Parts: sequence; C-alpha cells; structure tokens
Amino acid sequence: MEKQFKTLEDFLGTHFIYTYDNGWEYEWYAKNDHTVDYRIHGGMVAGRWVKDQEADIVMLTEGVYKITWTEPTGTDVALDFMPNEGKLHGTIFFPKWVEEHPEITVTFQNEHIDLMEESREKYETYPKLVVPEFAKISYMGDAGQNNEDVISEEPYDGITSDIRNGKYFDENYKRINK
Ligand SMILES: C=Cc1ccc(O)cc1
Repeated sequence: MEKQFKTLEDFLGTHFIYTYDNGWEYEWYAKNDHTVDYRIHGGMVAGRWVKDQEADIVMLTEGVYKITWTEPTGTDVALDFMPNEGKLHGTIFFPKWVEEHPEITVTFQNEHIDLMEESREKYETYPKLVVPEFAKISYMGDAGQNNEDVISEEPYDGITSDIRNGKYFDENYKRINK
C-alpha cells in the first residue's frame, strides 16, 4: 500500500499488522471514527481478540493519528500511528491482575465481558505494568470502514503471513474461503 495519509478519512478503514520492538505482533483495524477491532499474535496475551472496542480517534497533525481507549479488563491503551513512516508508538497500561493471569484475557473477549468485569474486581489493579514501545508496520490494507471480515475469526499460526501474502482477502477485502 503506497498511499500517503493526510486526513482522518485516509486513516479510517485501514487495517494494520505491526511488530513492537519487544517482539509482540499485533493486528489492528480502524473500523470507524469511534470503533476499533484487533487480534494479538505475539506477546503476553497472544491469542486474544476483540471486536467493536469504543475508542477516541483523532489526527494530531497531517498523517499522525492518536487512538486511546480503556477496556473491560481495566487495561488502557494509547497508540500513535505514523503510517507514512511505517511505524507507530504504543503504550499499554496493564492492571496487575492481567500481568498475573493473562490467560483469563486470552479469548474472544466479546463473549466474555462478564468474566473480564468480575476479574477486574476480584484481583488486584496496582501496580500497573506500563509497556511503552515503538512498532514497525509490516502490512497496511485499505479494508474500508465497518468491514466485519477484517477481524472475524480466532488467530491461527500463520494468519499474519497469509494476510501479507494476499491469501486471506479477495479484491473486495472479503475473507477468502469463509
Ligand atoms: C490491548 C490492546 C492493544 C491493541 C493494539 C495495540 O497495538 C496495543 C494494545
């Protein structure tokens, strides 16, 4: 994708795969101006996936985008995308309980919101684990807004390679072999 990002509209509907400098691989989709979907492929909570997370999405200056949200787990996230430079900076603020019991969060969260809310009350919040990292973008796709095929299944080994190699989406950015 050789697009130059200038406006907020340019950014909305874009699908990204990137790897943080600590080795954690994430996949993230700017679904619309207030919603994000994502899958986690590497790191402390690899295997977790989420649809329809409410988020604040703004353009800070031409081609630079800030996204912030707080999750049902109590985890807070701040992402700064610089897609024209192929990179971003992300900070994740994990409650203590997620660091101690990451396996509880490794699921399709949408079907387990009650468990996340019970766990954040049951276990400890502090001290939080703050993980600030730069990441390099390995894939960008123009999925269009509100495309439910972008993040639509549990992550499997090799999924990010399939996407990068053009084996996962057809020319209309619909999932192949559904
Ligand atoms: C905890 C979620 C999350 C999603 C994307 C990202 O880059 C960092 C954290």
